Amino acid sequence: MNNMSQTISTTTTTKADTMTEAKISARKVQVYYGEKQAIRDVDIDIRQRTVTAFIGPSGCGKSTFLRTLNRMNDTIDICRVEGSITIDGENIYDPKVDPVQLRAKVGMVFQKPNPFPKSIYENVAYGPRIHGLASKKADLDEIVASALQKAGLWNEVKDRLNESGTGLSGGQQQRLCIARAIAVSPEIILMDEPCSALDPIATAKVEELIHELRTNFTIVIVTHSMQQAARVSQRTAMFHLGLLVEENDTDKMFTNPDDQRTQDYIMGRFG
Ligand SMILES: Nc1ncnc2c1ncn2[C@@H]1O[C@H](COP(=O)(O)OP(=O)(O)OP(=O)(O)O)[C@@H](O)[C@H]1O
Repeated sequence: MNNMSQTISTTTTTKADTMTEAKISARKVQVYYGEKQAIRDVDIDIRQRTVTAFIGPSGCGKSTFLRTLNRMNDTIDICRVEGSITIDGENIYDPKVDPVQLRAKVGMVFQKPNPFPKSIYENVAYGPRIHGLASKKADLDEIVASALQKAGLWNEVKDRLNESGTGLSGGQQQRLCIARAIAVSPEIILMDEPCSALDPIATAKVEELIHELRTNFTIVIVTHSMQQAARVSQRTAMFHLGLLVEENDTDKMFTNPDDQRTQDYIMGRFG
């Protein structure tokens, strides 16, 4: 036992619990904003039905790389992605891939809860409706209820589905955004610092939810909190200056990392 294992307790999940099959494979990924290169030569296999945390100092490229996984970077004019990213073996940058369909399969939850200024029901029903997932109202009702249940919000909102989503507390809004992502039956959920705007109690609820969701979804989470990475993830990837410096089992990462830069970051020597 060294100092790190005393300060950061990891989840009890062991290596054997995680599915080792890769859901997402990235090879030689480079990302540029105009002339500036933000991601360099990233190779990573992200395991299915596993929570993978991206950590690293501010500006190291965590969010940039996360956004390559559902082509959210397409929405930034000056951004250019090179290399290969496959999901279940299919190249997501193939011109035949429709980014809207891709983003239903690879959902995203952002730092700041961003419900639509519509009712709780409509926030969740919107995606299934535009993707044609329900032919009648009863089916849509069921999808909405099921997504809210999976997001751990149903009991809190079932009697006020017609009230505005923006009237919920911050933590409830974030779980509503998670329900919205779940409602279109994604396989992967990307979370970009989903708890950074939440208080500790709301954070604990979202973390508990992440833990439950991994049974059905592949989850990738960017976090500034090493404690959070240790609590919710089974795998951790450490970025530094646009490079992926180490990807490892979370318990190993926080007790005996292979790379000196990971060790320095975890010990608070930079970032
Ligand atoms: N839209 C953008 N236009 C230009 N440069 C950008 C843009 N978004 C990010 N960058 C740059 O790319 C680099 C990586 O940024 P990114 O936000 O991915 O890092 P990060 O590790 O997620 O940082 P943080 O932890 O502070 O959110 C930084 O130098 C940043 O300034």
